[in-house]
Amino acid sequence: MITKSHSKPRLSNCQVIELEKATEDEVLKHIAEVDALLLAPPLKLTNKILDAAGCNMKTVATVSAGYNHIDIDELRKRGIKLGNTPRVLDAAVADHAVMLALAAARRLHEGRLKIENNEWKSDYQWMLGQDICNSTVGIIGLGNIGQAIAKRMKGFDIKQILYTGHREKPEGKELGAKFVSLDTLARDSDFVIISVPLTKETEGMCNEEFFSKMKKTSVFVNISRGQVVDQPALIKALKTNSIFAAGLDVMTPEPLPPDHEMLKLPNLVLTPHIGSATTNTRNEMSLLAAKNILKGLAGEEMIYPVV
Ligand SMILES: O=C(O)C(=O)CO
Repeated sequence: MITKSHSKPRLSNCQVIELEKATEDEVLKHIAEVDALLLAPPLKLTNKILDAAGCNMKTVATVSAGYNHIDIDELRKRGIKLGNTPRVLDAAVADHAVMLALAAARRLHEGRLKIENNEWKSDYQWMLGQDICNSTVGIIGLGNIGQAIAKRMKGFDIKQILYTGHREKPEGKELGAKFVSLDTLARDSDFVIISVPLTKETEGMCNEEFFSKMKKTSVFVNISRGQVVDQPALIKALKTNSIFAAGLDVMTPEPLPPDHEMLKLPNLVLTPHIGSATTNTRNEMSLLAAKNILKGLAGEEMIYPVV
């Protein structure tokens, strides 16, 4: 939370209140009369927070590319500007997606469990995984992160990249990727990778019908938001081996309770929403969010404006 100085705002001449815990209660205790708020998911920017902030607060920056934790219509109504931090995280998140694809295809989690449980078999037909080489990779959402994933996957001598989304994109052509329907992508891909933002349209997009179309040998990866997936349907597909494996960096709920049934699935690789969590990327994101705040306070266009 930032209170503006009278001269051109710089972080050094603003008063910055840093919260120990990013909870709604903690924010409510300190938000009255601040000029700007810098937040990160999963903290939701609720109407309660906006009401408590009062009319001074006209600038918000989120340290994230996604902004589904913020009601942008409400911000528009209140005349509040919002900036986010895309692009600087594309490489880190795309790397993470590739890691999950490889880890799930090559049974990383299951292999580790076999060692721990003293179930290591010296049989050359044991623990066989899936190849990326010669595979068809389906990307749902060919935005900046989706394109970064496509570039990386092409380095694995794959057969083809398919993608789906609102519309065919020139970037798809440049990558040699083929625009297809969601159904075709589910049916024909050996790897399905989700990189769409969470919207009303994408919520629950990967449902029972979607998983039923995927091949038994296919791998499913999600680095976007958990709510894009009908999670019980994914769990069923993994339990019944109607798909081969999955790698998830995002899930519902977050944090996932340690006794959740997903943690008992050997063919599921899980990471705790750390796609962009490298030192450099998080530094870049923080810097960008701070710059968005200063631009907003100065009445200038933010570097990455959302509203
Ligand atoms: O920035 C975001 O929205 C992320 O979820 C990064 O992993």
